[in-house]
Amino acid sequence: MITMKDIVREGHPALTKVSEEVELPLSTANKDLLQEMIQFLKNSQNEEIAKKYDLRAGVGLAAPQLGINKKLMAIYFQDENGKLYEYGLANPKVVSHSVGKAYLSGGEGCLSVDRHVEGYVPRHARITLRATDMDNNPVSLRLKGYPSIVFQHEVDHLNGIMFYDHINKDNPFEVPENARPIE
Ligand SMILES: Cc1nc(NNC(=O)[C@H](CC2CCCC2)CN(O)CO)c(F)c(N2CCN3CCOC[C@@H]3C2)n1
Ligand code: NI
Repeated sequence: MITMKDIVREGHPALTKVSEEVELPLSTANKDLLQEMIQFLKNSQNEEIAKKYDLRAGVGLAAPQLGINKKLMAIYFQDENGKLYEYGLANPKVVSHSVGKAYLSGGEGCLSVDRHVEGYVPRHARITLRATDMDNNPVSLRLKGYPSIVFQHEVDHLNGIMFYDHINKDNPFEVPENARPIE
C-alpha cells in the first residue's frame, strides 16, 4: 500500500519534470498503479486508516509524487452535492478553459510540500479535460468549482508545476481580475 514514505517532497527532481505520456492501452502495471493511487486517497480519507498509517488526507495524487514521471493521476472526493469523483486517468489534457479564474479561498497545499504556503492560487474557473480512464475508455469532463481546481492541481504536477508557482509573489492574496473564490 502507498504511504507517506512513498511520496517525494519538494526538491525531488520528479516534481519539476514534464512527465511522459503512457502507452495505450494501459499496461497491467499502469492500471495497478492507478488503482493503488486511488486506494491511497480512500485510505487517507478514512480516519482510522489515516491515523494508523499516519497518512495526510488527499483528494488527488499524481504519479510524479511517487517519483514516477508518467502522465497518470488519481482523483477521489465527493463534491458539495455528494457527487463522487473517482478517477484513475492517463494522459489528461485541458483541451479548453474559461477566461474567468477561480481560487480556493483557503489557498492550496500539497502532499509533496511539508510547509504552509499562503496565498491564492488562481486557476481556470471552468475546464474541459480529455483523458483515458482505467478501462481504456476516453473521458471528456467539463469541470467547474472545486472539482475544476482539484483536477488542475493534479494536471499541473504532470507538467512539473507546483501550486505555489501560481501565487503572486508580490501580493499573495491579490484577487486576480474577474476571479471567484471557492469555499
Ligand atoms: C482541497 C483539499 N485538499 C486536501 N489535501 N490536499 C490534497 O488533496 C492535495 C491536492 C489538493 C490541494 C488543492 C487542490 C487539490 C494533494 N496533492 O498534493 C496532490 O497533488 C484535502 F484532504 C481536502 N479534503 C476535503 C475533503 N475531505 C473529505 C473527507 O476526508 C478529508 C478530505 C480533506 N481538500
Ligand atoms: Ni500536489
